[in-house]
Amino acid sequence: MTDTAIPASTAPPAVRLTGGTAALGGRTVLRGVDLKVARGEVVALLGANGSGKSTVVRTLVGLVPLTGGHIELFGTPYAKFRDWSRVGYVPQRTTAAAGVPASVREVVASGRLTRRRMFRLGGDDRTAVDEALDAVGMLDRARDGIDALSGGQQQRVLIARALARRPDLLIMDEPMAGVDLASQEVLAETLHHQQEEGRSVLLVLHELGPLEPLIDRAVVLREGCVCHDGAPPPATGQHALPGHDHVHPHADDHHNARPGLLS
Ligand SMILES: Nc1ncnc2c1ncn2[C@@H]1O[C@H](COP(=O)(O)OP(=O)(O)OP(=O)(O)O)[C@@H](O)[C@H]1O
Repeated sequence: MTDTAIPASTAPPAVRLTGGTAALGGRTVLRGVDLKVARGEVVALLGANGSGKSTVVRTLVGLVPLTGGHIELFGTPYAKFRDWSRVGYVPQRTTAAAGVPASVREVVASGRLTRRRMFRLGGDDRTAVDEALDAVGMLDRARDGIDALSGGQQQRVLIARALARRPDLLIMDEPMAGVDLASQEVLAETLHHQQEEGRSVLLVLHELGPLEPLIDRAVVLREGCVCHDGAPPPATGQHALPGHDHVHPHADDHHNARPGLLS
């Protein structure tokens, strides 16, 4: 029996990070982080610039190795976890993908590819891609080149790429940064839908903002340590927390950004 058949209330959490430590460029950036995302739970990871939020999610998807502690995904120790089709990841936007000559559909379809099955997509894959494009309001742009889209639309395409896997766990790194209001609404709807379907979501956010009603729990990092794990902070978001010094480097991204599409 796969654990998808176990009732959500008794199933092991989608994510359990225990005592996670990590270093970048020779500097310790995570100092014993505990993080759990239960089945069907929407968890926000908050904290000031440089507190380690991105590093936490990057350890979960294998982009940064842990130097200590351990990770379980869906109850399976990380080293044994193979079921990556259950995990959708939307990376933080970067400017790295300038000139990627891909159509919207190709980018979203890449979310269906696995190491075992490269470049051979079947009918179910095409349906999943169409559903994901529809969910983010981009079905009518499927044939367009990625370069022709605004920053917010490109972000929607990245979200669709993750949704095309029909993931049980969706991890998004600052999906609201520098996107237009329409795209923010699409994102809120997407989250709501994931929640209704009983899927788990881990979101890195500057602040809760309009997503606040959808957040079940907030984990706040400070200098690589968890300083709060519980109810989402009040409406003023993490800006109200002691020690907050977040600046918003992405605020102008929608004017000139080229997201890191395939990073
Ligand atoms: N490639 C790297 N090499 C060395 N240090 C790095 C690297 N990437 C990040 N860091 C450092 O690691 C720390 C944690 O960075 P991280 O990106 O996880 O923080 P964050 O909370 O996501 O910040 P932001 O809100 O600015 O995205 C920071 O001090 C950052 O400067």
